[in-house]
Amino acid sequence: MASHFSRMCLIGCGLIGGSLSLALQKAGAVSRVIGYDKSPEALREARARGVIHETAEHLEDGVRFADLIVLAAPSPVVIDLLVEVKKHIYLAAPDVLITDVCSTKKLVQDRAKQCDLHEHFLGGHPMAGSEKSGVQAADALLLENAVYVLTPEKDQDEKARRFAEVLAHAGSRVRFMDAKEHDRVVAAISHVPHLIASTLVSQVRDLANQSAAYTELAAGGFRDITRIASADPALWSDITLENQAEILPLLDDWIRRINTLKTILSSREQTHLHQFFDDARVFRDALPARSTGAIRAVFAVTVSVPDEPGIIGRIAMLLGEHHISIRNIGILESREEDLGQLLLQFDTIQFHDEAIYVLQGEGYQIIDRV
Ligand SMILES: NC(=O)C1=CN([C@@H]2O[C@H](COP(=O)(O)OP(=O)(O)OC[C@H]3O[C@@H](n4cnc5c(N)ncnc54)[C@H](O)[C@@H]3O)[C@@H](O)[C@H]2O)C=CC1
Ligand SMILES: O=C(O)C(=O)Cc1ccc(O)cc1
Repeated sequence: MASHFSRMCLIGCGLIGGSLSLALQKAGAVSRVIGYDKSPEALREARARGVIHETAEHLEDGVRFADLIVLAAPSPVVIDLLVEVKKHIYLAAPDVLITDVCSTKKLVQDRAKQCDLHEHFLGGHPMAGSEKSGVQAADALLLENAVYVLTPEKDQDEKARRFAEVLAHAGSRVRFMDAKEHDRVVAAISHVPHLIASTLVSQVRDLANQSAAYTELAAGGFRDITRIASADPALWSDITLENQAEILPLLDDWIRRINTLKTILSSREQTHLHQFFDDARVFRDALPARSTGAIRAVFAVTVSVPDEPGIIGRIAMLLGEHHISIRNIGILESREEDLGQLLLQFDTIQFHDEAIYVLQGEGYQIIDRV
């Protein structure tokens, strides 16, 4: 059994903090969770959903006796709260581990050092989430099989190893990285794509002022590529401002690439254009979809189903009849009015492949498989 925490203080009971709490509880890695949040509504909902067991009116009530403190608020808030945590840290367990989930790492990590919390602090970032926010969207499933980056410094190996073990036990795929390198990489794979998704939406929004056809015709592809533009604007302003130094050179590179594309297209260079699409396709198709390391993989299938009561039970029964064992089953956000999406997870590739065969045989459409 991995390490166990007896008292976790969750600061910021929203989507990510809530999902981490549920995942750690499900894995039996924490016994009791005390929530602290500026929003009484979030605290009420967090309690109702089992994300926390009790609420702390003041930060020190949460920190008292905690052996794990998770900072899961927006990063400017986390940066301010670290000073407060430091004030009360003497109340916590002597070997308390403090970690965060912020989308950028260097600033928070430096702040922890400035606050003299380095001995306890370990930077973290689950590479999972959604365009939703708030504890009502929290789900233990979110972190299962997701990459979880930890950014330990040289003397933090033991702390990192211990927390990594807990996260792996909860189903995450842990990667260790330098904080600065992390910020450089997420600028390219998360922050710039977010800016571009919102730019695509703003272009179509302006065109839609001229004709309703733009919104009427906006179909799957446009929705897929712009899904993340529905995320919380406050959160994304914080993230992009904080990581501005890594984002700006990538935007310059993006402008160069778009200009090259413009030249290729305007001069009708078909071979070049074909090569451009093909290079992108080959790289995207090779992106890792499955964990191959020591950590247990989860094999997932997303299936389109009628949005009606009892559908989860019917699918579970259908697969049960074929002796296919499901690890997890959950509803994803509906994209169409009368259709929903079910996410099914299996422990083995055999169950995964058999489930696809059975579901397709019954006429269900498979939307995604990893
Ligand atoms: N949304 C996503 O997909 C991901 C977000 N993150 C990071 O996780 C952190 C939290 O993001 P989400 O869970 O999405 O946001 P959220 O909005 O769902 O949750 C944030 C929570 O922090 C609380 N909060 C705000 N100010 C506070 C304060 N002064 N004191 C106490 N609580 C306060 C809010 O009331 C809210 O309950 C952010 O740092 C974000 O960058 C990391 C990975 C994915
Ligand atoms: O919605 C999605 O697909 C995301 O990419 C969510 C996300 C948002 C912020 C992060 O720091 C990490 C992941």
